Amino acid sequence: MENIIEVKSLAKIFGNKAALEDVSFQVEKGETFGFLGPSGSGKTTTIKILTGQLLQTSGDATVFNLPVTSLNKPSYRKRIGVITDNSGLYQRLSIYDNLKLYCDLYDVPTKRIDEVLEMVNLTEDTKKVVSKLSKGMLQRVTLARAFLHEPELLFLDEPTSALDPVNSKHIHDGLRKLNEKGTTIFLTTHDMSEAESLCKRVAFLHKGKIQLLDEPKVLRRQFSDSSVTVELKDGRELNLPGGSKGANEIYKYLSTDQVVSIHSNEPTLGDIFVEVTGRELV
Ligand SMILES: Nc1ncnc2c1ncn2[C@@H]1O[C@H](COP(=O)(O)OP(=O)(O)OP(=O)(O)O)[C@@H](O)[C@H]1O
Repeated sequence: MENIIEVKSLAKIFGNKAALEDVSFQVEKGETFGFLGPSGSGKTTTIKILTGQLLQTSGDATVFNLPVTSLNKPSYRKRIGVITDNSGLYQRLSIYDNLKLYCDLYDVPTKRIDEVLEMVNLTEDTKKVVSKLSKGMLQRVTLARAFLHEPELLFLDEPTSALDPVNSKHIHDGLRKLNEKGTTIFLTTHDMSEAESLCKRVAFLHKGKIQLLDEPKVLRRQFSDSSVTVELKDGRELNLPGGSKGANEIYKYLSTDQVVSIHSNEPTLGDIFVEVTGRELV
């Protein structure tokens, strides 16, 4: 599998404080990669280095097999989309006119505007002026702008942090569509269910290093104690061990038609993060 991003022993020191100490990972072409960590763990710093907005103190980082320092050429800019904040929109222009400007800049046909506005649930608001938009709407316009030219690689820093569940779902559906069409997505988020539902693999960043990196389902299995919870018709909930001991007991309740539901007790990504780092994801 081809790697689109390769990061080796990346470090970034601000003054005398290390934001990143020794970070190494690869992102494969076509995957949605979740970069998770608590506030201040260095997620935005990593995106800024990978998009040529900040220089690392040491270590290597390549995107499209090129050192990140050479990504400023316009031909590479078109291959990448970046959302780190809501800046870059013209406050006095409407949503539509803002997107039209980007269409001109990226040589994208204007009919694409309708498609991206649908993806972010803004088809009714095209004439609204950007300065009058709510925080959530602004976030959606910024995302629409990043989707516009269907970049090969999209960096998203907490793309749904200001959104309600309905609009988050629109964004998630839009990201899945982009990913299916071939866009590789590098996503930071505090939202573990977002990471579980979108990401092929996730990395946990803490104390300047990657503490874990794998597919969510592999991590859940790795940290599972294999126990199951059995809910019975009389209202009891039994926590039973995995393996043959638990299976015999489950069979006993199943054969006497007492079972309402059986759930495996796999931890969530949030549980795993707390276990590994001792920190809540806030
Ligand atoms: N320009 C800067 N100058 C000095 N310190 C900085 C600078 N940018 C980031 N930092 C520090 O580097 C560390 C990592 O910051 P960063 O913004 O990358 O974290 P983050 O994981 O994105 O956090 P959040 O989830 O809150 O956005 C923090 O301690 C932050 O204060």
